[in-house]
Amino acid sequence: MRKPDGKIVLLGDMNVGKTSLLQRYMERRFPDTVSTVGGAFYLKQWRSFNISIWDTAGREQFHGLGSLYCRGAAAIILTYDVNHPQSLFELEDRFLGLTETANNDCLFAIVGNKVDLTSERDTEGGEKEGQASGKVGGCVSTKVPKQVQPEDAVALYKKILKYKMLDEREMPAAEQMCFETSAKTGYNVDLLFETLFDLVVPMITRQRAEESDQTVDIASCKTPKQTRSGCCA
Ligand SMILES: Nc1nc2c(ncn2[C@@H]2O[C@H](COP(=O)(O)OP(=O)(O)OP(=O)(O)O)[C@@H](O)[C@H]2O)c(=O)[nH]1
Ligand SMILES: [Mg+2]
Repeated sequence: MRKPDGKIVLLGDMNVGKTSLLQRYMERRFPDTVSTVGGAFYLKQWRSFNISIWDTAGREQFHGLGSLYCRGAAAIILTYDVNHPQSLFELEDRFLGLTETANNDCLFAIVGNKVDLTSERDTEGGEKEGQASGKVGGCVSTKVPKQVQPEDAVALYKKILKYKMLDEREMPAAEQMCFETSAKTGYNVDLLFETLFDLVVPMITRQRAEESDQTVDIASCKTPKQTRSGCCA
């Protein structure tokens, strides 16, 4: 198996729907899930690149493994449940600290899942429909008020950039990186993953170019002429 060219990691509290989001994207279905133990990954071919997407366990007892999974990540998906404000707070309190092992230029997406529970109509059958409107700032009419507002996710995104000392002007805008999704209906799920793939691919290309710049081409290195100077000539 070819080594993955890039790595994306899903983090977030238990029960927010990380496994369901990944299965919805990779397998196009919404099966019953069991709480994840440790972690697991899928490989996705995107253009000519191989990207691994890691699902992690949200349960406290596996917390220590999180930073291991984040090692070398090009992007991290911080997932919360739009119906549980605590799951958003946990991202900052418990999960952000695990991302120290990710790449320095790692991208962050903030994803509010289970948006179908807050609306009866607008988030259904969403694999194609209404993908743009589900982004933060779009207009999704909800019957049951959402417990976490998109602005809260945007605020967290900006806070993360500050915490990571990343220049807001050089990073993708919050509006591009904060999503509301439903693994159940598929709403915005393709948009989430494919936005990240499109952002990660140029990073991989850039990284490769930098690596090849640093590679010394031994064949082209001229061996210094042997001189006959010195006492043993
Ligand atoms: N209504 C609704 N339910 C969802 C959605 N996503 C996940 N669920 C349900 O939420 C529960 C937890 O989903 P999982 O995907 O296992 O959650 P997880 O984040 O992987 O949880 P851990 O593996 O314990 O960290 C399951 O019963 C899912 O069916 C969604 O978008 N809408
Ligand atoms: Mg899981």
